[in-house]
Amino acid sequence: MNEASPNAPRLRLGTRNSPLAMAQAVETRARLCAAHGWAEDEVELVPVLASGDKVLDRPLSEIGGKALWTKELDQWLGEGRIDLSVHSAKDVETIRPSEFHFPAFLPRADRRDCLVGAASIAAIPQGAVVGTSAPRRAAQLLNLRPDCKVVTFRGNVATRLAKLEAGEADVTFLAAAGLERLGQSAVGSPLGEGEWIPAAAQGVIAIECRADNARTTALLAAIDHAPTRAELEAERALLAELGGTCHSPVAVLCTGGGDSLSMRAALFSPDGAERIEGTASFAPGDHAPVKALAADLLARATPGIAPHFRQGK
Ligand SMILES: NCc1[nH]cc(CCC(=O)O)c1CC(=O)O
Repeated sequence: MNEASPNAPRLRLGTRNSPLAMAQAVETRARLCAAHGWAEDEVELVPVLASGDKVLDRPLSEIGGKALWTKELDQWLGEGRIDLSVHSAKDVETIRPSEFHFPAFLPRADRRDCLVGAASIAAIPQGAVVGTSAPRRAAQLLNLRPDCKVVTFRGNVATRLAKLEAGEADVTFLAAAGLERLGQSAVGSPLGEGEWIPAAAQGVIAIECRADNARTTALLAAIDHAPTRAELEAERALLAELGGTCHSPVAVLCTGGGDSLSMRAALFSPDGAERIEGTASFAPGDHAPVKALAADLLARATPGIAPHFRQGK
């Protein structure tokens, strides 16, 4: 086992092949090589076509959810054809196969959503058509601007910008982190905390390997960013407690990374008419207040919100 030939790379890094995924893979390779003093060719990039990249005309939540981003990579990782997978943490299901784990999260990039086509939520023209297929973005937007009309908008960052350019919508949302990684930070206006709550795990690159692979686990652990892990694990704990799926209109922002974290979460009805919010403060790893926040939100869930989250809790 693991008797690599002298020319074999030390690690085979599996990634989706979209431009954003490839940029994240390149960043991960750079961090691994810097941490271990390796030449670049010690980490081989292995692009794997994901089902989610094949179907572009329907919302992700309709065609099978987040598993469409991970299914093929999971298969390759499980079979030992790659040593690690690199994901946008936001696209990874809340519950993962127990044979895998995440030894590393990279330092969180800009977690904000950017609005493209208007300078702020208030500046969106009356009655504008907004292109998005994220239930969270649609619901939050309609909550603030019930006059807007939402149309489905999928595809990678370049595709969405092209659709906007072609007039299929007046405005759209893109994650600042994605734009930055693609060298397009000039595109769009970042939405601040007072105005807009981003998605759980937004801006975080998650690195996964087999839990039984001690060698890869140790090599990856060297590039883990503890403050990012604290925020991300709390955000994922909230989603797990809420029992949400990718259909669930939920926005959550956890900040503070170091020794004292604050979380703000909002649940919406899909049409944006109903909104409930709550906050929690806690120490890294102490998820009791996060669970209490989830329980409180579930208890307060209105009829338009409740069906999209865990029932009977
Ligand atoms: N759903 C696609 C996706 N997954 C992660 C990002 C952005 C990068 C990140 O959040 O780390 C994007 C693009 C977007 O939402 O605009």
